[in-house]
Formats: sequence, structure tokens, C-alpha cells
Amino acid sequence: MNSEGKKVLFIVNKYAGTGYQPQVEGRIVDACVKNNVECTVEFTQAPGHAIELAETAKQQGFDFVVAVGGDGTINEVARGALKASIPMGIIPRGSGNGLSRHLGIPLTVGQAALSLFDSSILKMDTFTVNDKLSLNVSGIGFDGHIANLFGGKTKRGLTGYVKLTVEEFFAFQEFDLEVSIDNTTFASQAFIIAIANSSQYGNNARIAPAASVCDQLLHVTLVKKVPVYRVDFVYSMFTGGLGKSSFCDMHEAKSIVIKTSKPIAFHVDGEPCGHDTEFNISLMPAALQVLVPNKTLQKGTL
Ligand SMILES: Nc1ncnc2c1ncn2[C@@H]1O[C@H](COP(=O)(O)OP(=O)(O)OP(=O)(O)O)[C@@H](O)[C@H]1O
Repeated sequence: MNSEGKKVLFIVNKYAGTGYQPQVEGRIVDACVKNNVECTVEFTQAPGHAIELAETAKQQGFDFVVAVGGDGTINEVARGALKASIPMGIIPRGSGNGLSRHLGIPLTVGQAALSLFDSSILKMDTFTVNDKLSLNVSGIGFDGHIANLFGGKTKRGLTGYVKLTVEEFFAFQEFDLEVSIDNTTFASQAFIIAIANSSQYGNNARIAPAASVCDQLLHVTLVKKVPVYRVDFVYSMFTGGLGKSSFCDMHEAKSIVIKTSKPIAFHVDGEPCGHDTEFNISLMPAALQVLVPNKTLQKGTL
């Protein structure tokens, strides 16, 4: 993509990940100067502000918007970008960076900012869970429970997340559910039901190793409660081997309805969404224009 002379709005969430470092703005500006791009940096003032900034960017003359934050910020920018039909880029600053890792976006601010100008626009799939937009991975059950608890904590980061997950694992039980995938309905029990557009939650935890953001399919992984001694399950998740696990049942779908016998916690792209008993999930094929590094596109792994 020839970005010379283009106007770019960077939407920065200072509260994403482990916090803001002042050099972030400098790295963004340096990359833009190097590539002869006119840039504006705006900081989000509250949850939801990024949606508004992205939505109004086009009418203010910007050619594309860039989310600087974690999956929550990316999700908000995408909501605005979808409404305004403006392409968006990503500079990962979250704690997990699931979508950024899947898209092969560099994890340092300087490299990610430079890679924006050696990228192409990909029309990626998105989906909705009870009308909430999801770009990456959403889940019902134990991952939703953890997202709800973790969302209320002020001290975040990978260590806090792992500690909370281990503490809550023993008490959380499998739940009964009825799943309708396209036109097939079956009853099951699950500990987690993950709906994936990209392959991973973040930190390379691949819950749906075969997922692609442009295959016009959702990847559904039903996970059983894994006995605590089966540490090989965690190893498989981080090495992309869950497809062979006897604890996982994987499906591909365009639309999904899940009904549970009691209210179950869920999350959308890691953001806590409370509890519900019915989940209507719909694919939006090729809906979002996202800047993806040319290096990733050349590999053909998306
Ligand atoms: N100015 C702000 N004050 C407080 N919260 C904000 C502000 N701007 C954005 N937010 C909220 O911060 C939340 C977390 O952001 P984000 O998901 O980007 O970071 P993260 O949770 O650390 O990363 P990841 O999702 O990759 O783990 C989002 O829900 C967003 O709405």
C-alpha cells in the first residue's frame, strides 16, 4: 500500500497492557515522519471513546485509523471503523495480543508502527455474539468466568491472569448445553466453548489452531474439564496441538446458537460480558478492512 501523504489517526489506550510509556508517541511519530505520513495521536478518555474516534475519523479526512492497545481497544476501534467503512491498523499494546500475534504484527511499538507502511489491506471476517462484535476469540464458560473476574482487577498482566486461572480452576464445573451449528443440533457438556476467528486467545495460547481470519468460517472448540495432572494439555495448547486432544471437540460453522441450562459467564475478545443462557453467534464474512504486514501475507498463513 502506498501510504505517502496519507492522513492517519492513532487511537491510543494508555490503560492497555502493563501501562503507558511516554516513548510510545515518539516511536509512532518517527515511523510516520520516515514514511511521509501525516499523523494525529488521540488518547482515549474512557471505555467506548475509541469507537467514537474511529467512527468520525473518515469525515475528518483521515485515510485510516490505528488502534494502539490490546484486544479490547482493537475491538472498539473496529466497531467505529466498520460503521465508517475506514481501514484500520494495529499497534499491539495489550497483555495477550491474540489478534496481533495471529496477524503477524510485530509486538514492539517501533516495529509495529513501521510495519503499517509495509502492509496491505485484508478484508477479514468478524462475528457477533448476542450482537456484540468479536474479531478474535470469544468464549462461554470458564474463560468467560475468568474474564469477568479479571476485568474487575486493577493489577493485570500475565502473572495475575495465570494465578487467577489456577485458583478458580478447581471450583468451576462443566455445564450442560445445547449447540446448534448451522442446521445440526446436539446436546453436550463443556467446561469452555470457544468461538474463534483467529487461532489464539493471546500469548500464543491456540484454542483453534486451524482457524483463519479469512476462511469465512467460525471455529468452535468445545473443551472438557481437563484433569489437573494432564499438563500436556497446556503444552498442546501453546504448541498448536489441540486439534488432536481427546478433551476437545472442534467444529466449523457460519452460525451458531448455544443454549445453557443455567446462566453462564462469557467474554467477547477478552472483555467481560456477564452471564447469559442463550448465545446467538453470526459470522460477518470479509467485513473489516485491516492492515496486515506484507511479510505475513506472503507466508499465506492467515
Ligand atoms: N481512558 C480509559 N480509561 C479507562 N479504561 C479505558 C480507557 N480507554 C479504554 N479503556 C478500556 O480499557 C479496556 C482494556 O483495554 P485493552 O483490552 O486494549 O487492554 P488489555 O485488556 O490490557 O489487553 P488484552 O485484551 O490484549 O489482554 C477496554 O475495555 C477499554 O474500553
